[in-house]
Amino acid sequence: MVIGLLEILIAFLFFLVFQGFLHHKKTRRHLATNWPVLGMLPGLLVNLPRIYDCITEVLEAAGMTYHFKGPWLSRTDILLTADPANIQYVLSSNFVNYHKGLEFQEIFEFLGDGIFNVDSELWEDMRNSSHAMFSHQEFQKFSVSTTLSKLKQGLVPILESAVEENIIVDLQDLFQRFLFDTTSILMTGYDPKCLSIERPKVEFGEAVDGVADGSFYRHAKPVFLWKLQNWLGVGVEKKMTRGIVVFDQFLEKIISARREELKSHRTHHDSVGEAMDVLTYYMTVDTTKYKHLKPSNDKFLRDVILNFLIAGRDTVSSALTWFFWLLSKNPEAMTKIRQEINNKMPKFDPTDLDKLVYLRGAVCESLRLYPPVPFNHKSPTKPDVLPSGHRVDEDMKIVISTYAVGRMRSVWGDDAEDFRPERWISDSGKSKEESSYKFLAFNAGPRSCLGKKLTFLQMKTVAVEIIRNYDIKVIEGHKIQPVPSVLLRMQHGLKVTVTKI
Ligand code: HEM
Repeated sequence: MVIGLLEILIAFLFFLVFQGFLHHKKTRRHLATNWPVLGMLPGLLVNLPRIYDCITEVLEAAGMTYHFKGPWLSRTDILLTADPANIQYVLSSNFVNYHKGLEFQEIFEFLGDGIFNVDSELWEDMRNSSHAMFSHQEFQKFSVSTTLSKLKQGLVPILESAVEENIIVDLQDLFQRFLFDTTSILMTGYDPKCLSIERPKVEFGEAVDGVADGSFYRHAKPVFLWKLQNWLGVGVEKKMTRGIVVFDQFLEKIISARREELKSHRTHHDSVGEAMDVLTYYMTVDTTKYKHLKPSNDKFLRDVILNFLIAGRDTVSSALTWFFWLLSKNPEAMTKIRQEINNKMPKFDPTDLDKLVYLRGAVCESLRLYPPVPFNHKSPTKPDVLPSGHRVDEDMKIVISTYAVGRMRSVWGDDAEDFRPERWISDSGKSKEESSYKFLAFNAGPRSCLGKKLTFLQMKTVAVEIIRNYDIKVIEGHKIQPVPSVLLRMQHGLKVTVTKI
């Protein structure tokens, strides 16, 4: 009887809240309205299809920092910010106080103890060891040769067949396959060969989408709720569990095969000449130098490699997809890039890529407007006050909206929403840098991205090949919508037709 009355009371409360809610006029206000019991959750749910823009509008109106209140007692309060002063403070000046923290590690449990998920000494060892690996000349040569051969032997034949057969292709899908193959070769020495005319089902890709979406929802759901859903195996939590199984199976096979090879001294290193993949590097890493790394532990290797696979596959493919969509909407920029390529790089030579100043501007502009990692999550270890005056404590999540930072008029000027590669070119025609606290796509401070150089190499190489040879047209009426997730991908892909120039 008591439970029955309680249910009626709760139902009535929900009814009142939603009645009031439905009569609220401005979308921006919906997110900002703090309802009894439910906090700002209803606004978040209603605005999910346009969550990135909605957060941008709220932050612009609120002076770039906003306290999002979750349902009562749910511990889902979030301090949202897009203020470069706060960002510099959290990511750099007071870095020691802002960890990933235990909550982050729970939300992103699939990453295990990989570089994205750990703090302190383990992170330092991972950071220093992977920095040494990525900046090694041999690894850089290996990156160029792998990217070029996948481009010529994988991507180009598919584009050619799309031209010949006059069929629609999904560029997002092609870029994901391209980046999965290349990243897997660089990280593990194994080529999954999913970039082929047959386009086989890619379980790994589906698994990444599932865990990325699940992690997004875990930020806003009360912990007990997502844990219950996970235990019951329902909804997006089912995909979280499934994703972990797929990652484990994929990497287990690769790791054990490589161990066998190393045992019999037939290392990948020997078989591809000077090339050296990241897995081999970590299996033989110097533990006197990096005391917290465990090369003989398969779980350790699984975590390291999985983090790098996701870092390389899903970011660059997302960046390329948004880049080509933006160019399809800005044909004059496309023409300028084509002219620049024809004038400055009549024959492809990776050492000439730096000459393509306008192309670099277009890539930066696309990463500013559509950063593949749209949010960054931090937890304070001690209470603190941010430069904007907002107080934070240990129970709070700080979420930096990288998507919003790139669109703040107070940061980028009144044309912040426009795609303008010229923004990145100085008066003397040279490439212009911007502060990493406002151009945040690659993160900033001690945890800034280690793959930035590789990203520009891959994006510019693919862009040159495609723009020089093909005309890409997005099919009429194709709906472009970003998925609410921790990785920015298009809900319906990017369907295009391809013609030869
Ligand atoms: C468009 C391409 C890319 C973007 C937008 C991007 C963005 C980011 C961001 C936002 C972070 C910070 C993540 C966090 O702290 O939670 C990060 C870190 C990192 N990125 Fe990238 N990334 C890209 C490509 C790559 C590539 C190709 C690699 C190499 C395979 C890579 C390797 C890393 C690593 C190792 C870190 C961890 C740094 C640390 O925690 O110390 N990234 N990246």
